[in-house]
Amino acid sequence: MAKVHFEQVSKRFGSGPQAVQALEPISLAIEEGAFTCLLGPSGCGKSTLLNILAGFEHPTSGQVLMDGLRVRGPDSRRGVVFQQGALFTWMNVLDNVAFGPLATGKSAAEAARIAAQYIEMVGLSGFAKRFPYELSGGMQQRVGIARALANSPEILLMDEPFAALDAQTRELLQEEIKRIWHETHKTILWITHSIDEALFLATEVVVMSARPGRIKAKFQPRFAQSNDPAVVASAEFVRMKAEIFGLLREEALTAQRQETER
Ligand SMILES: Nc1ncnc2c1ncn2[C@@H]1O[C@H](COP(=O)(O)OP(=O)(O)OP(=O)(O)O)[C@@H](O)[C@H]1O
Repeated sequence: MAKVHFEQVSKRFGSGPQAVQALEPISLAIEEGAFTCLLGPSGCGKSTLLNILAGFEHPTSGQVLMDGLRVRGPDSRRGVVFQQGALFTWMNVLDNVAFGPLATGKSAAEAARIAAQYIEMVGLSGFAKRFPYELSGGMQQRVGIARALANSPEILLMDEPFAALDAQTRELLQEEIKRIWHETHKTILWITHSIDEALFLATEVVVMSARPGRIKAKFQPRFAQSNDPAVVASAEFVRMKAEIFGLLREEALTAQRQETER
């Protein structure tokens, strides 16, 4: 059985003439351990879909099942990493990461042990006592990932986690997240605007249409198991990239028309 089932999930924001139909009924199954990337033009409903699985938003119709049970609100089995680390600025790295385990009743010593483990996993062992303002954007995102992992979620939900980073940092962190995925076998739902990022990381790439979001195409790239950054130069990668680029361009043009007609 799939880990997650979106069953005919639609979302409308507001009512009357101002209402926005963000998602048409969408059905999507996410297998346990899959790395699923959502790609689509701006405003097509990617974050809405992720927020519905997180439990932050409720669908207008349909339902989301996790392990066969309906998602009714946020819970610790789903960890969310935001675009900006969303760290507690007044806490050092260790305390940020230990916060979740402490909140769920672990002792201070156990929470610190768990935090240290995940801080090491994201490569920040020497920075446990630093405060967020002392860290680069890339390091803050690593802390955000460690903080999410420290709650032992079964699924990681990541909404453009690397969007604010420079290109080199982003590429290094893509390799890191792939290594962490290989180590932890977590199920990951990831939003990105980068076709390269999606193809490099994902076991399944879901391309969405312009608003109201629908699933336009799905791809199963074979690069997620590889640790070699050079896969991006392979003929298969380049071919898939061109195909997805064509699909996204059509949808981006539609989205642009919607913007100007508003
Ligand atoms: N709380 C809300 N109230 C009203 N409209 C909303 C709300 N949240 C999202 N929307 C609208 O729903 C549509 C989908 O938004 P969403 O943020 O899910 O898109 P997205 O694909 O994640 O966009 P982007 O790639 O720009 O982040 C947009 O038109 C947005 O303006």
